[in-house]
Amino acid sequence: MRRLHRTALAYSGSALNRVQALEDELADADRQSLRSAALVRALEGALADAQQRATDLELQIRQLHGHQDRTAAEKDKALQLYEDQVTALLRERQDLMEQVEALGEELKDAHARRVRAERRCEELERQLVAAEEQASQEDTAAEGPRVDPAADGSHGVPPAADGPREGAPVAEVAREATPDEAAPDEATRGEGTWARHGLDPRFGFETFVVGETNRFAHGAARAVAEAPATLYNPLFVYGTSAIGKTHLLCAIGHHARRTRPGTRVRYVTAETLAHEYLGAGRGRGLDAFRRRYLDLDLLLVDDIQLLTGQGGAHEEFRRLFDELHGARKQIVVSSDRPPKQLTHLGDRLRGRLESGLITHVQPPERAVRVTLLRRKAEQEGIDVPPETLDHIASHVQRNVRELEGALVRVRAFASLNRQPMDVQLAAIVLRDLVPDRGPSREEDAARRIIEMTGEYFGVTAEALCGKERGRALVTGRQMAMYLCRELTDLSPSRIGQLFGGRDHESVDYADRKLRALMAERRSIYNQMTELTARIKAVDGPPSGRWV
Ligand SMILES: Nc1ncnc2c1ncn2[C@@H]1O[C@H](COP(=O)(O)OP(=O)(O)OP(=O)(O)O)[C@@H](O)[C@H]1O
Repeated sequence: MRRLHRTALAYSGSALNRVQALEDELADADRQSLRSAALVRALEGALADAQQRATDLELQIRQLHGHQDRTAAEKDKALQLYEDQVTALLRERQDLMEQVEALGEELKDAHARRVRAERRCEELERQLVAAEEQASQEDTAAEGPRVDPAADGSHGVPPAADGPREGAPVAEVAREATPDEAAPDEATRGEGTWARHGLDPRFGFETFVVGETNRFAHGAARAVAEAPATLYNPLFVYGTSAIGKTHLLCAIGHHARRTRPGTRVRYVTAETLAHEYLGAGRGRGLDAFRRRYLDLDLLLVDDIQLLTGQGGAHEEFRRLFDELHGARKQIVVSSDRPPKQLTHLGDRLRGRLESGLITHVQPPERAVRVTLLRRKAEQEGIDVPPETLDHIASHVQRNVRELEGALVRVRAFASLNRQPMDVQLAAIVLRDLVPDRGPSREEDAARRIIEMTGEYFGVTAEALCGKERGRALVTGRQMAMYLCRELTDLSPSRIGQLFGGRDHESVDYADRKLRALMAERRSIYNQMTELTARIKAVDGPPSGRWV
């Protein structure tokens, strides 16, 4: 419209109108110029932004390229490392497979050697028995006619100082001794032969090892030996097989003879006594038999449970008992069970056996068993590592004869195979000797100890047996090990196995450490006391010794 207006003015012919039109046109051009300048500025800004962004992008791209290069280099390195490791592992696996193969061969060999060794042991044992029998027959022949010792009135002759006859099974011989078998002149024959008192020369108080399970019986035996027929008469000692009853009876006899020379003593098994009685017949034979016993100051009767009632032997023994007791002579009796259970002896005899002191000997605890084994090893002149003795003592628990037999076997096996008497070897030998009784009570007790110690310290049994080494865990673990050692009969190696496959040295270390800590720190001592009381309250004795 404006342009049309200006054009109209310009053609109207007036100069004024022309000026006006030009001014308007200028103003328009000026506005146009301003708008263009603004547009230029805006475009310049946008360009600068785009350039900046392009520069940034360029930088980023360069960085990414650099990173890519580095990652690739690292990747190559890692790959190389991985390949190296795989190669090393493959090599190690190969080595191990070769070792496994070699060990398998060795094991087969060892098994074969073991079977051969066992056979050899059996053969040697057979030869030994035959040789002993032959020696015994030769001895009997050499002794000539036997003399009734009652007739020569020489009861109580002190033993000669010589040791047992070489090669003779002294214990057996002594147990079977009868007065008829006694030599006419002991002094010329030595103590090892069938002395008329029947006491085994090896069984004195000095060779008896005292522990918790036999302390009372030992004390009573000593009291009787020191003052016969004053305190406990009769003394009745009972307990299972091979736990030292015969040893105690003989020790009483030896002590009484040594401290009161002239004391007339006789050790006899109930079986022998019954045979003698039956063999005596009637008349003079019976008189001689009675004189032989009634002359005594101290009668020691072993294994009374074997007294048969044949031919009135029970009655005869009861008569002897009454006469000796009435004359204030000491009687000591042993049995595998308490008098109450000896029903076959009849109420009258049983009543007499119950009238004195009854004492129960239980199988020796581990410490005693270890001492017995150590002594046996010393006697035999063999060097056995303490942990092997410990292992044997932990596995053979109820019978001292078996215990000593186990050591003999381990020794034989080691020497036949030219191997050291270490725990591994003992384990192989004992595996066949000791019947597998399944998870033992001792192991159950140890597991309970671990659990209860864990509870006490607020950790799990798994953690206690694991590898973590936090302070509380280490203390708890060592306490649990110590308690297992203290309260069970398990060997340190077995305890170590229960604690996640640790070795016996860790257990021994824990044991030493806890002993030292308890002596140094009251708090540890108190914790141990409390924990022990809790365990005992729940569990009771695993092997009859937490008393
Ligand atoms: N506490 C001990 N100290 C020393 N030796 C012991 C002890 N206990 C047992 N023995 C030994 O063990 C072996 C067997 O003991 P002993 O013959 O006295 O057993 P027992 O109880 O009489 O058995 P059994 O009823 O089978 O005859 C013996 O050699 C004995 O010396």
